[in-house]
Amino acid sequence: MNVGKAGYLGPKATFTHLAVQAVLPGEEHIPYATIPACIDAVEHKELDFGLVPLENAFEGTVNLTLDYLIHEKRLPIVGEIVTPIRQHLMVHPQHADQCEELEKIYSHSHAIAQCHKFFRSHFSSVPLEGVISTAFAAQHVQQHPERLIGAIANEFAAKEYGLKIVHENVHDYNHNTTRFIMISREAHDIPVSNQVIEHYKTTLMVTLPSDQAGALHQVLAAFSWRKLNLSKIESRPMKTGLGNYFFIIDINQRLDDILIPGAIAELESLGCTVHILGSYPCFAVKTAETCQVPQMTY
Ligand SMILES: O=C(O)C(=O)C[C@]1(C(=O)O)C=C[C@@H](O)C=C1
Repeated sequence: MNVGKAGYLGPKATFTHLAVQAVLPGEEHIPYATIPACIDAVEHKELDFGLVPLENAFEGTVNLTLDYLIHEKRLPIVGEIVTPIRQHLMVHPQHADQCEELEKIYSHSHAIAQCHKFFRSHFSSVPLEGVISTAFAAQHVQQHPERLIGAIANEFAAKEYGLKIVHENVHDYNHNTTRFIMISREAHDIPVSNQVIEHYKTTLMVTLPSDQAGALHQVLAAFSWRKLNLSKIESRPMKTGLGNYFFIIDINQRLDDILIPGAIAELESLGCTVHILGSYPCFAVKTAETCQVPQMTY
């Protein structure tokens, strides 16, 4: 089935690349240097779909993705993919036996945050530098063989950029997973045929009426008495002044004709503003390997 072009946060072999390969194999996958560039390309019709990271199990929301979708390009979420994440420390093969003397380690800030215990026990005095993605870090190490530097990235990045993994599975906890979202220009079913749909979600953005005691309690009650199961609620700054926030609410079901529209109408009658950011299928990709971290004592 031809779905057209799907963009991802690049370069080749990021976790986002692995996620797009898992759900849309055999299609054209195009790397973008940043998350906003990938989202813009969907809007400009260079792409049919864009895949971007939204949330990591340990480090929480990728704020750049959420804020850009909300404040800059309000494109609908049409799918969710959850994949296991295994982080490894890799170096240029020339330096494989000097890896304890690294001058700097590069990675995406979320990946660095997933490995803090490891850094504290093995590289406590080595500076860590955040870059645009894990694969960018790996590519940077490949391009600078003269420097004694390392990258935290996945095993496919090690292969792609000819690096040597010197410490495997350096993420601090088992069950490391990241949630990616697929965005498109219009809400529609995505042509994913090789994965089982685990469930559906509907994501709402809710702005509360200002200065009203108990407003959030009333919002939650509108979902609760309808037995609408929420899987996440998060506040993000409205960027209109200190203390102004809106709420992102994930409901664990598909947009229906009665319950969710009823809850939205109730919220609006309370003075809230509500936007539907998407109602979409969720896929859980299981890679060939499990995500087990050997039990280490730090
Ligand atoms: O840098 C990558 O490889 C990405 O795909 C981005 C990203 C993220 O933004 O969280 C995705 C998964 C991992 O949690 C680490 C980094």
